[in-house]
Amino acid sequence: KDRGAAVSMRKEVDANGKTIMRPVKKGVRDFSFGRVLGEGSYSTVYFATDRQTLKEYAIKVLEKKHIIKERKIKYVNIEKDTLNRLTEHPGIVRLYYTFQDENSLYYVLDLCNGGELLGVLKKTGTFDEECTRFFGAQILDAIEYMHSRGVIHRDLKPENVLLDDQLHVKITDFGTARLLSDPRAPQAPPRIEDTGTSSRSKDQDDDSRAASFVGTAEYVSPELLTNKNACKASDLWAFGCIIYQLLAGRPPFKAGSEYLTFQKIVNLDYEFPMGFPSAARDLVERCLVLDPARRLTIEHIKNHEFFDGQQFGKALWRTKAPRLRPYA
Ligand SMILES: C[C@@H](Nc1nc2c(c3cc(-c4cn[nH]c4)ccc13)C(=O)N=C/C2=C\CC1CC1)C(C)(C)C
Repeated sequence: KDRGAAVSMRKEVDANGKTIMRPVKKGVRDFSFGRVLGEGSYSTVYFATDRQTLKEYAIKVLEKKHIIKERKIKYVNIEKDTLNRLTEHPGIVRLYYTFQDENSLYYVLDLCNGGELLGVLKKTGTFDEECTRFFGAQILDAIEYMHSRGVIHRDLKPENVLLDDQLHVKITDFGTARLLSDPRAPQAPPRIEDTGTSSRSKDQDDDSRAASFVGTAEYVSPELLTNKNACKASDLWAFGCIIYQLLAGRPPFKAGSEYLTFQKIVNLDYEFPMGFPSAARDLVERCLVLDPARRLTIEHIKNHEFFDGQQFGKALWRTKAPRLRPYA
């Protein structure tokens, strides 16, 4: 069922003169398209206004011909299924409805006026601890919600963390997510040392992309590089990389080529810049652990000293963003 189906109702009079409400599916004509907000590999995201309600949205447009030629139909379906599964969390970009015309697919989504977190970070270079805590707590809250709905993002990075006009986080880009068939199944993380014997669970077989997909080099977890499949803890590896990057101004693993970056990751070859705050350092060190089974869990991270005094849950999403300041 396309959750994006009939959204607005139109009053009409039927054959016997009775007034009825007929569901009306919105289409391209109902929106006036503005500037391009972002370009993905298979999509373009536009600013758009609903002509009727004047509400502003982001509309992601995917060209059918291109998706078919590039054999990305599965990604498109995964993204739509994921967005339809992640419906009510302030930290996740919301999909309102979808429609299509002969050439393209259209997703009507939350507009994130603040753009990408990476862009904001580049302006100040680094964030101080208060800002890092503010953004980190929201990203963690959103990851907790995703995992509770059986979704592993697999490509978390500052480019995919968008901001709304209150500088609140909106996680996006779910085309590479992994949907666990049973969201509640406690997912046993694969142990690095016995990769040879790791049993291929049902999910892995379903998720034929498990063997092929690898995220963005700097944020890829070691288990994805060694035994090919991501688990929920893989998103917490990326979380550790993001916390490091917000305070240091660069990701922990970055080398001249993807291959050299991968080498650094599997060898846990990174160091902290001088003056990196100690609580944050301890948190990052406990997230950037090669064995996913030994990485901090979300609960542990929320209770970590770095987040002392930080509220999570509803209260978190009502707090005002701190002034953006660089780390001294
Ligand atoms: C990461 C993504 N970039 C973006 N994706 C989305 C934006 C977005 C907005 C700005 C922006 C706004 N103001 N200034 C810049 C810059 C980049 C954006 C938005 O507002 N709403 C939903 C989006 C995506 C939803 C998608 C999950 C379905 C790529 C590069 C892939 C196009």
